[in-house]
Amino acid sequence: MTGVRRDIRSLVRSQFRSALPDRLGIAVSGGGDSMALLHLLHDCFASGGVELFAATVDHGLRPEAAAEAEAAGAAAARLCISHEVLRWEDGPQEGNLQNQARQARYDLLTGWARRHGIPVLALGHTADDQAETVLMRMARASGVTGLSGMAERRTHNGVTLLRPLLDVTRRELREYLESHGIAWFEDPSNEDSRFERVRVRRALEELAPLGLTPAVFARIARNMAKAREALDWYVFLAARDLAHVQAGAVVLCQRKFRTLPSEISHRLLVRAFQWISGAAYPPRRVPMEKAVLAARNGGSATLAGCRLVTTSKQIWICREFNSVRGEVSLPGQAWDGKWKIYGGDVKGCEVRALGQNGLQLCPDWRAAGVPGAVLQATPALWRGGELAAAPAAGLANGWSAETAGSEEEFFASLLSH
Ligand SMILES: Nc1ncnc2c1ncn2[C@@H]1O[C@H](COP(=O)(O)OP(=O)(O)OP(=O)(O)O)[C@@H](O)[C@H]1O
Repeated sequence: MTGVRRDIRSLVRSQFRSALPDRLGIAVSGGGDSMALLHLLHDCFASGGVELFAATVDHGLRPEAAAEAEAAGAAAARLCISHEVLRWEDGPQEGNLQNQARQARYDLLTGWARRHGIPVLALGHTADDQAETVLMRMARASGVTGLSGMAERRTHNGVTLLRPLLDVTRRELREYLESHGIAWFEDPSNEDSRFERVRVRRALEELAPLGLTPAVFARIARNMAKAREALDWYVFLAARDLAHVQAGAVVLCQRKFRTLPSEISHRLLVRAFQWISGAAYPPRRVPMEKAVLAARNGGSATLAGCRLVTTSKQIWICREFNSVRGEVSLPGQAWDGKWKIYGGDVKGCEVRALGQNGLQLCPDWRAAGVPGAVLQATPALWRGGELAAAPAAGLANGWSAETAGSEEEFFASLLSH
């Protein structure tokens, strides 16, 4: 990425391969990267085939933000691209402001895309952003997944987020903007050294003479992404060999689990926890490492709203009773997002977790071959304080319980991150 000037328009165009969406959204902050993105995508697609739309989020956090959003709109209008300003009406709560603003931004942008039937939204992250991300993750001793940086594409809220500039450096974009006479805003927070990203950006300038350029970091990220893909594949194969889904839990054969390479067993367990909890992010590393040890050594662990229990031959990952004890629904409705319980007379009944007390009222629960801790977090039918049915624990009384998440879904989830 040095010396010879590259044709970045062709580079951006090649990111779309042949699968072009009929409508493409562009997230334009008004900063240089996304202004270049707006113009490059216009260059690539104005001649037809793809209808372009742009949007800017005004977080309402800086006085200049409204003017910047307006200027981004004017730039889009000059290219005959329709543009909308999305306001963060709720504003921040207490806590990490940057994280909240980012979350709100992605929610607003994908909500806007969905309203307009836009399946793909382009973001202006560059090779420099990728380098900063990788370096920050190195500082946290991340593994293969962390070092693969930001994905070229991912799904959020049913919309594909695409980063067509991940191979293009900020300097190349600045040259493009200047040579085309395009104006942009500099975000003052880009110079604010209270932010880790800004300090990392400066450190990268120091590293460049050693050959550790943004382009090199971006290449490391791509290599790691390939390695991650391979690991995911082997996790999938391992799961097909030693895992099944029962009573809403993921069950692993302990003997086979112990023979897996530690990277594969770790990943498999992370995915099982994520699938059971429904969380977008994996559990924290230290408790997760303890859970892997417990799984190998026949112990137990509680984390991320889930529980890991072992029997003589199996490892079970299920919901933790405490995280579902407050869940109440009516028969026929979803319970804990994925169970449905239905059957006989629903009058005066509600669905709640079975719990320890309920389990004691199920004389045949052991016949199901499911550990008590797993059954405690399954749904039961209660009439007031009285247990009417607990289908997963062998007290059916004409009722059945089903989970929406099938075994095939669990296996598929292993390949979909
Ligand atoms: N206010 C905004 N309105 C619309 N799009 C934005 C806005 N801020 C950022 N973006 C989009 O996100 C891209 C990356 O910008 P920036 O690095 O500031 O965002 P980020 O979302 O904080 O990144 P990350 O996802 O790494 O946290 C921009 O190029 C642009 O496409």
